[in-house]
Amino acid sequence: MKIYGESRRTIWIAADSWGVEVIDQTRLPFEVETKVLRSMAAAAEAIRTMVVRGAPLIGATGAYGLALAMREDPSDANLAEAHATLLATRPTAVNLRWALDDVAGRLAPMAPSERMSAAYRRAAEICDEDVESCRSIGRHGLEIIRGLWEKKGKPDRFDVLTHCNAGWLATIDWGTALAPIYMAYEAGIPVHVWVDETRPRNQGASLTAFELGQHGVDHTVIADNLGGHLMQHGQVDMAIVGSDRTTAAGDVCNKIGTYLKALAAHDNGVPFYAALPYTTIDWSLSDGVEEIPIEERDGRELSHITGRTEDGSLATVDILPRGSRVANFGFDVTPARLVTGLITERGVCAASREGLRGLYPEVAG
Ligand SMILES: CSC[C@@H](O)[C@@H](O)C(=O)COP(=O)(O)O
Repeated sequence: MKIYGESRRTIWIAADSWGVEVIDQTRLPFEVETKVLRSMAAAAEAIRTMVVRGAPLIGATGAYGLALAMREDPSDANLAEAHATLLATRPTAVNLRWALDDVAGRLAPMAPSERMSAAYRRAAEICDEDVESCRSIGRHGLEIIRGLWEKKGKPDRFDVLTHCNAGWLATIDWGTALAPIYMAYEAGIPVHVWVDETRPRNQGASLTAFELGQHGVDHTVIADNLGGHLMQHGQVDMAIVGSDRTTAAGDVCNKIGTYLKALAAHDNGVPFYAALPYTTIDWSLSDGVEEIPIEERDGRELSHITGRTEDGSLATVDILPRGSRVANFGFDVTPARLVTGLITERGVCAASREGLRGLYPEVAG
């Protein structure tokens, strides 16, 4: 997608032909800066500190992290160590484990001398495959938006609520939850997006608003707590969110606060969809609430806030009374019963074991 009119991806090979360049998402929306990762440790740090974030992009960065590790030392021992280090960076999004297992599984039987180039090749393929998955999610999601808009009599405004950032910045291109929105916009459907700010890190206010604005999609940033009120007053036609891990039974784990939006949507009869590629499905899990590890992050994300001051410089300020404790869980689980459907690269299905089995008969148990 575009930044200031220029088509960009979130991750690519740098001008030196081996470093891995990424958009530094900790600087958005204030500055568009990139960072070149030149070691496995730098890739791990970029994931941990959320220079890159969003489930598919974390996976892609992990894959490139293994390529950088193989450049440093292609031994079996280093492959295992790099896999473990990268995997430990963020626990909830399963795309990271998927990508690391995929790359490491291919490298393991190879001679060490072949591993580096094979890892770079596979990491690039993972990126390209993700772009195609997201494009496909967009096409399937577009048909849902079109159907709901037409059913409503093609009003001048169709309101979609989204939480966090599941746009192109969270993937390689297009995004998951936002791909249908971009396609609806391109198809001439007058889509308007309610963008949850998504405290504490404000991925909605900082990233979703930024990328929708860059693409020209009409949107309004709202406080996280406004969604229920808007739904009660008929101002949300549908909600679409992304997912960091979806169980084989259709439970959806996504950014903290998603569950409350799903409850409000359920209470108000608002269709609530999750959009995700197959790399986000954890076939080994059935009960998301009990089984998905929920990342707990530094309390500073909650106690401090960064923004632009009047003179244009960036400042980070403390917003809590001294001594107050904070709890900062990054994700929550929306049970399948609250999810209207899953939008995947293979089509749309019910959020259930049967639904997923219909789309993925070869992997679903
Ligand atoms: C297509 S991305 C889906 C999710 O990764 C997204 O909704 C989300 O929760 C991102 O969380 P983040 O903590 O910013 O990595």
